Amino acid sequence: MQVEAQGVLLDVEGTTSSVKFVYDVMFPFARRELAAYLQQSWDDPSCQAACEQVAGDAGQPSLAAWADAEDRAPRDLVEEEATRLMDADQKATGLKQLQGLIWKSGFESGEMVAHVYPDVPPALDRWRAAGADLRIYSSGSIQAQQLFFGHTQQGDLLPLFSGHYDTTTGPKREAASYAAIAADWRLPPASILFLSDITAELDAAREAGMQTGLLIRPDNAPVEPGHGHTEVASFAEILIDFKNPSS
Ligand SMILES: CSCCC(=O)C(=O)COP(=O)(O)O
Ligand SMILES: [Mg+2]
Repeated sequence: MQVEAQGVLLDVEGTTSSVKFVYDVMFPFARRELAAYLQQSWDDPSCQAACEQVAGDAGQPSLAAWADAEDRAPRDLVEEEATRLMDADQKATGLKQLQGLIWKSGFESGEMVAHVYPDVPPALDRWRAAGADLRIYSSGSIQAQQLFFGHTQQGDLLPLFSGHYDTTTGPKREAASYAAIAADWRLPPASILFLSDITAELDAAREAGMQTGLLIRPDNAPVEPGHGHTEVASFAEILIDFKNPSS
């Protein structure tokens, strides 16, 4: 695949990194530590903010109003709701913020070391050396993204990225989210290449005017044919000419 672009926007799970690592290591860690985290960190402003977001995602005016209406302890409500969202594999913003906070101890203690496909770091180095601006867009919270790329099997990859976006910018399957990212980036959408394993995300990015590439990784779910996105098995196949496409 050969494209002209100024920026590369990267999905994480299924694109830079194995779906199996997220589902077999990160999600079980968050599930195991949820109750203890809520008990120990309940009064932390970051925990409170994530819990308020969980309440908001559940359609509640606030955590306190939810607890009053249900006559339940707010912590029990958050634990139950977060567990329900994890069971349903929902990528809700509040759950993702909570998971990011819980993963901090796992990455910082060394219990979790993020998986990144071996073709990724050399390609990112190459693209940056050629002048590209690299950014992440994941359902994982910005804090989770920073922990993840700060603690990979290939070392600290965080300095390679100049920006991070999560679902606080908008859902990954809506064109408006990609328009908002391009506006924040101050780049024309056509000068951004978005790489993901999910065709619905790529459809939304294409609708916003971005260029797209579909990653076919060993652990990814099969894709339906007819999506119209260029398929690649490795970042090594992506050749980027960093010229402004409008110049
Ligand atoms: C970025 S670390 C956490 C991964 C995660 O929680 C997740 O939901 C991954 O979603 P993605 O949008 O990167 O496929
Ligand atoms: Mg993905």
